Amino acid sequence: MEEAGRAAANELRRAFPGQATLLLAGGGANGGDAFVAARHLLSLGVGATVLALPARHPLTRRNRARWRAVGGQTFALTPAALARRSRDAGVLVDGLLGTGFQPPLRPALAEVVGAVNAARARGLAVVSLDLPSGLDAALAEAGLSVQANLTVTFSGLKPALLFGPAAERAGRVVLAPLRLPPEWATAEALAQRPLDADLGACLPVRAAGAHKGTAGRVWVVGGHPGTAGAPVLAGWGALRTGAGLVTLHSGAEVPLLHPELMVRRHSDLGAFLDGVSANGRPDAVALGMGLGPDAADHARRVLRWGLPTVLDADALQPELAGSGHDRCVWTPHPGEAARLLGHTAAEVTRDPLSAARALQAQLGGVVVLKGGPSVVAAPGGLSVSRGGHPGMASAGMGDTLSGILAALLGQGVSPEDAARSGVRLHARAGERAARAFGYGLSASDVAAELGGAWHDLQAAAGAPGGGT
Ligand SMILES: NC(=O)C1=CN([C@@H]2O[C@H](COP(=O)(O)OP(=O)(O)OC[C@H]3O[C@@H](n4cnc5c(N)ncnc54)[C@H](O)[C@@H]3O)[C@@H](O)[C@H]2O)[C@H](O)CC1
Repeated sequence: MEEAGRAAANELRRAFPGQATLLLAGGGANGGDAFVAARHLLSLGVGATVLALPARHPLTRRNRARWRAVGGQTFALTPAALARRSRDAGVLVDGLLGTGFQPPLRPALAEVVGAVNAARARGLAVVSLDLPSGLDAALAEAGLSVQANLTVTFSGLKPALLFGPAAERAGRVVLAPLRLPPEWATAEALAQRPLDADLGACLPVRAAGAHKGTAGRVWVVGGHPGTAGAPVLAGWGALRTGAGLVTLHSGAEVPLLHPELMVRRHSDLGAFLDGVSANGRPDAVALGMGLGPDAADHARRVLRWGLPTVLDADALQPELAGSGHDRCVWTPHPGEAARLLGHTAAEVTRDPLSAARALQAQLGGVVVLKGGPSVVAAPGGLSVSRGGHPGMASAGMGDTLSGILAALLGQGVSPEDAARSGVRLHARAGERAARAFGYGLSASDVAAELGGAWHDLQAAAGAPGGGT
C-alpha cells in the first residue's frame, strides 16, 4: 500500500503539477492507497484534502491515522461535500473501490460515483487508483462506474483496463509495477503488455550472406472455390515479413496476383499432402484460410509433420483439439474461439484473458485470441498486444496475420515470440497504414507497411536496422 500510494502521488504530480488535490477514500485498501497518496502529496508540497468513508480495512485505518499525524484534513464523504469541495480542487482522486468491488454498486456509493462523474463533466480531471470505481477488475463490461481521465494501476494490468467498454472508463492507464509478495498479485493482474523494445528484440537479424533458401520456406495451405483470395493475402503477408520462399497450395484456382508467390493447384489436395516427403516439407505452414469443408482432414495431415504451424479460419475446429503440438499457433477471433470453447462470443469478449487461457489449455501450443487488443496465451503466460487501429476491422486482416506469423516461425522465431512480436508487427503496420487510409485501410495496405513496422520495432529495441 505504501508503494502504491507513493507511486500514485508521483504520477499525480507528473500529470497535474501543483494542482490542489481532493482525494476520495473508500473503506477498503483502495481507500488506504488514497490516504498514502495524500500524505506523499503533502510531503511534496501539494495541497491535498481527503473525503472518506468509514475505514474498514486495518491498513486503511492505519494510514488514515498517519495522514492525520502529518496534519492532513479528513472530512466525511457525502455527495454534497464532494460537490462543494471539488470546486476548489484541480484534480479529483478516486480511491473508493478497487479490485474488491462486488457488483452491483450499492446505492450510497452509486450516488458518490454520480457526483464524481458530474464533477468531471464540469471539467475536473479524475484519476482512479488501481481501476475506476464500479468496474469489475476481471471483466470487460462497464456498468455505473467512474469515468477517469487517468488510471494509476498497481502490480499488473487487469482485463477491465484492457478490453471493451470497461477500458474506455479508465482513460490513460499507467502501470506502477510494485514489488509485491506473490500472494498479493491478484489473478486478473497476470497479463503482461510487452513493450515494443521487448518485441523488437525477438525479430531475427539476417546474416549478410542470406539467400532465399535460408530466409524461411513457407507454405500456405488454403483456398477453396469462392475463397481463393485468402491464401494470397496470407502468402503476401509472409513475404512482406521476410519469408524467403512462399508457396500457396490449394485445391482451388488461386489468382496470380503476385509473381513472387508460387502457386500450386492440386486436383486432390489431400493426396498431395499425404505424399509430401520429409525432405520436401517447408520450414513453416499457415493453413486454414478459405480451406473449405475438408479443412480438418487437411489440418491433421499437416499437423502430423510436426512443423511450426499457424492454424486459422477453417482449420479452427474443436475436433482438432489434441491433434496439435507445441509448435502450433492457433489464431481464433472471438466467434471462432466461442465455437472452440462451446461458449458464446459475448462470453469470450466479456473475459478475453480467461478465454485465451482456456483455449491454450484445450489446444496446446500458443493461442492468439484476436481482438482489440489481442491476447497471446502461451505455456509461459498471457500477454496483451498494444496499438492497432479501428480501420483494421476489415476483411483479410486475419489472413495477413497468419502469413506474418508463419514467416517469423519459418525464420526460426519460437511460437510464443512469433505470436507476440507478429501480433505487434501487424498492429504497428495498421497504425502506419491508417495515416493514409484511416478507416478505409485494407489488408494489402497493412502488408505494404510491414517493412516499416519491422524497422520501428527493431529501432525500439536498439537492434541493427535491416528488417524487411
Ligand atoms: N493486490 C495488489 O496488488 C494491491 C492492492 N492494493 C489496493 O487494494 C485494493 C483492493 O482492496 P480491497 O480492500 O480488497 O477492496 P477495495 O478497497 O477495492 O473495496 C473493498 C471495499 O469496498 C466495499 N464494496 C465492495 N463492493 C461494493 C459495492 N458493490 N458497493 C459499495 N461498496 C462495495 C467493501 O465493503 C469494502 O469496504 C486494490 O484495488 C488496490 O487499490 C494495495 O494497496 C496495493 C497492492
